[in-house]
Amino acid sequence: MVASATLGYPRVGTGRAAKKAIEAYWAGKISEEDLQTAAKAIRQERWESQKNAGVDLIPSGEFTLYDHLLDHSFNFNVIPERFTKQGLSPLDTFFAMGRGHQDRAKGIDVAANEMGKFFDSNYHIVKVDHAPETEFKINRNQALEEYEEAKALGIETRPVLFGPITYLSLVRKSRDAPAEFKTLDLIEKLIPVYVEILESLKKAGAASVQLDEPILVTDAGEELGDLYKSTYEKLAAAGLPITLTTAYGRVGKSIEFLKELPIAGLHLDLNREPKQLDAAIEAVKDTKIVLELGLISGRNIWKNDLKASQAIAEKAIAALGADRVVISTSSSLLHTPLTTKVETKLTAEQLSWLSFAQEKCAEVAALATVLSGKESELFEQNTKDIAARREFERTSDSAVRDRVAAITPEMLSRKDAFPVRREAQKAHLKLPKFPTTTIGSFPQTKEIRVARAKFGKGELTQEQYETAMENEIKSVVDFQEKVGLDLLVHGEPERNDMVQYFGEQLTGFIFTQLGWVQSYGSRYVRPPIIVSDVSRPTPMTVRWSSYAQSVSSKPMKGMLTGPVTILNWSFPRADVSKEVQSKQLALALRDEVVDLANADIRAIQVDEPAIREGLPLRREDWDEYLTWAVDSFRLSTSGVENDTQVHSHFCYSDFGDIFPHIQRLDADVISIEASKADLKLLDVFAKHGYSNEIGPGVYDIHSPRVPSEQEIKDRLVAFAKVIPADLLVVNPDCGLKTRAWKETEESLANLVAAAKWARENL
Ligand code: MET
Ligand SMILES: [Zn+2]
Repeated sequence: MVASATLGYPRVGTGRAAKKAIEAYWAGKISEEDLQTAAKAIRQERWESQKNAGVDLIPSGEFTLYDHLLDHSFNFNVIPERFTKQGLSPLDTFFAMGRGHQDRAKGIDVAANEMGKFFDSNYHIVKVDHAPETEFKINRNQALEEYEEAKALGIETRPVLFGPITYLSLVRKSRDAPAEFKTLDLIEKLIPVYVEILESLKKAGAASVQLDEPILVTDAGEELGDLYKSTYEKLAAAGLPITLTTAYGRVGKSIEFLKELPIAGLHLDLNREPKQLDAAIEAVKDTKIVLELGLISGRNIWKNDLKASQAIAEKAIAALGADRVVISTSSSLLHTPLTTKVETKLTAEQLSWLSFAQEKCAEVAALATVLSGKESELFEQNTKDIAARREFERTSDSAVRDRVAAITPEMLSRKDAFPVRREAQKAHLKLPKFPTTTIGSFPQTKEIRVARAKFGKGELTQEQYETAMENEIKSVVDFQEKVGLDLLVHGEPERNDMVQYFGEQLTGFIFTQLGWVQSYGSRYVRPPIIVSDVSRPTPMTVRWSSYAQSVSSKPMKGMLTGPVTILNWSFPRADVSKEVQSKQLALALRDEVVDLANADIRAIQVDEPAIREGLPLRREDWDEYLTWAVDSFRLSTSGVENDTQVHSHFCYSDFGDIFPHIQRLDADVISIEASKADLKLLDVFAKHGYSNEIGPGVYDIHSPRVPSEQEIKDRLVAFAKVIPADLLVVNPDCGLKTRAWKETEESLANLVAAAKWARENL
């Protein structure tokens, strides 16, 4: 018999129950007990829906109230002193580690840990500091708790933890730690904690444990053979069979040491990297290792071609036997929405293409059923649906395809080099030294959301809606003038989301109503789905930017989302390369940039926060990606005259390793997140230099904490040491839409004051 498995499941809960409960707790509207009760109900629902779908190996312990890497640090008692000394409850300490905590009445003001992207996804992990003196002990045995919780409900699960090597590879090295210290040096101290947890699980009756080691799909993973061997020997001594999982890429040469580990199962991502199967079969053939085939994508939302997957699985079965093959998802399903069943606005045809987490569980089970020699209705229907989708894919927009084919090298470059453009822009924009600006969005108040929702439902006329938005834009512009900012923005009130907003106005996209995917903590996004060729029927933002400019004499910055970010934050189609999809988007945006400039908007920001996250995990794959990604940005921004100042914005990632490519974008001004990463970027600037204007974020907008004027001055002083003062721009590290007005006003007033001081003193 062939078994089925899932590696992890969305945390969101039906009706976004998790988000709602967590935020209600933060707002003081429900108690900790209420929150825990809600969380328990969500965990039950998750297990039951996987069980009902027919999944054999159901994960437990990967649910979290914020982030599961943060859970590990907290559970292992790695809690920096700045959190423990605040007198907060354990739960509040945990949340403070994820999102900071400021309570002026109690004199508490503690910044969050650094956040980082999880592999090449838009999910963010919280990276707690580790130093040579870090000690581990079990603060909370979450794996055991949740295993037993499921068991009490009559559901046998497979507990999940990050493997210790991936855990230590993902957490942060403390800034104060000696240069030669590596977080992996802590492995010997960490192993006993893992052994203790595995022993407790075995004692509680668990049949096996899933240890996630996705670090094995990176180049660094290939260097870790000895460490894996010694570590897993010790873990295996706990006596609980271990399934080691990888995801998001290929294990490459590491298969040579993986086959020698004392593990019961090995999981590979065969959706992303189908070619690694042959080598894996060959490697494990003479061992007892069960191969877990990650065939059903945990990253996209397309129905799996079950017939094709069947053929692949049969290869493995022929070599290893049915008992040594498990059908699985390629990664945790946390990157997919919960279910297509709640979507009422998609057509039957569109729905027939799609499969979200619940449906993927059914696919995993159906494939395992068929491979076990039994009938599956779902499998039959799948064959028909896949054939229909292939039919649809043959319909393309030839005008769009022709335009992509006709892209010339000249279309990828501005008229003149930066120094020449700069003079033209200075004459036009007349900005002071240390110009102040923001990244685009301003607080999205309840009124704005209500107005947008009402308009969506037809409860506001076009005119009423436009008036509501204009009023908001006017008040945001007035505020910026009052607080003294130099380069203004319209505030993006009309945007539900920086990608969805554009997708809705382009051809080739479809949208779910409830397809929420976790981005970080309680923040969920609804990625649009690209289903066919992309083009721009009419201007998308000109109307709002023009209005904003009409109510101010200060220059206005237009605001667009870049082609690579739209692509990376959407679910791309699977039948056309990402490069082609990105170029189609770039051409659409190029028209928008030109239209904005023609409407006299002479500063235009094209945000590319997701450019880093799309970077392949293997260095040998970088060039191909970076070439089309950089070209796409340049294609979208190079249609304008010298006097239009092109901005771009980067956040959420460590940009150190691709900084030279950011330079190649040739934006006149970039803003880049630098506040959270402890100014790590300074070293990068110092090393690579940057020839155009740059605004490293002076404070962290992901936390409600208000930065003091002094703090911002200190940052500017630090930046001015590595970047020529006349290239420095002063801005927060990202958009302000998640913030409330109160802290926004205070923070920006401090920012403007610090910039004024810098003009005099730096
Ligand atoms: C995640 S980057 C966000 C950029 C966007 N312009 C904003 O301010 O919201
Ligand atoms: Zn940002």
